[in-house]
Amino acid sequence: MMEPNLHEFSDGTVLAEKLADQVAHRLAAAVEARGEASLAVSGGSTPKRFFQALANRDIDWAKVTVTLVDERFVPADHPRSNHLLVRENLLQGKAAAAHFIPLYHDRPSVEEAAQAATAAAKAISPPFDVVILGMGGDGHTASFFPHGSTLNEALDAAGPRSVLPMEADGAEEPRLTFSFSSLTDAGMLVLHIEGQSKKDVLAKAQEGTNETEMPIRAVLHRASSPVDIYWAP
Ligand SMILES: O=C(O)C(O)[C@@H](O)[C@H](O)[C@H](O)COP(=O)(O)O
Repeated sequence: MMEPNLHEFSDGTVLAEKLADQVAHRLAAAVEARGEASLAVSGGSTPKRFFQALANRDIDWAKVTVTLVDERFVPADHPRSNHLLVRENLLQGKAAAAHFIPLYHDRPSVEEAAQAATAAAKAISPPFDVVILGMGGDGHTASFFPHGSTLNEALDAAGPRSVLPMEADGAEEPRLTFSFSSLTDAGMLVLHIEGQSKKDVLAKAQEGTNETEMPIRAVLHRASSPVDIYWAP
């Protein structure tokens, strides 16, 4: 197991700027090397400042594809939509030129939406250049929730690159999530967390091994790419 690299910052604003620098650098290098780049980001409340910082970095955004690590099964105008968060905070300014691939699809069931999202994601050649994960206080990451309905399948390192449906007590609505195998071989794999309570959750996750209780352990213990943890109080 590779030890994660811990990057600590004095506050969330400094973190957002430094992380935006690193991510922009990676994306620019991928565009230089292959003519395209891919970025998968998380929703929730933590990434907002980072999105705003990244949106104005001067890279060739028209060659960048942005998608979500996970999404709530709600349309893009819903207040809990991660797409809405990304549209309002990241796909702005220079980054408005980026191509966005949503995970939400208007289908009768979350299973059918996940199939449509898996098909749409084939437009992105693997692995992702950059993946930014978050973590909940219950030890979930992406929509790998403790005791989630498809957790074993989602965390299977040998499973396909796909988007899966996920339901769990800790999630308000059904979710759509990229599988573990799609996310954890990224060129740059970041876990972005803020606040002392999340540092405590991280320490607890690092001490134990039960992934059903704390799915973030799968990332910490067996991601094939090194994990860069970005933390600020
Ligand atoms: O859609 C989501 O909710 C996520 O992508 C999720 O995995 C998130 O990263 C964590 O729940 C942390 O959320 P906060 O930043 O709000 O604490």
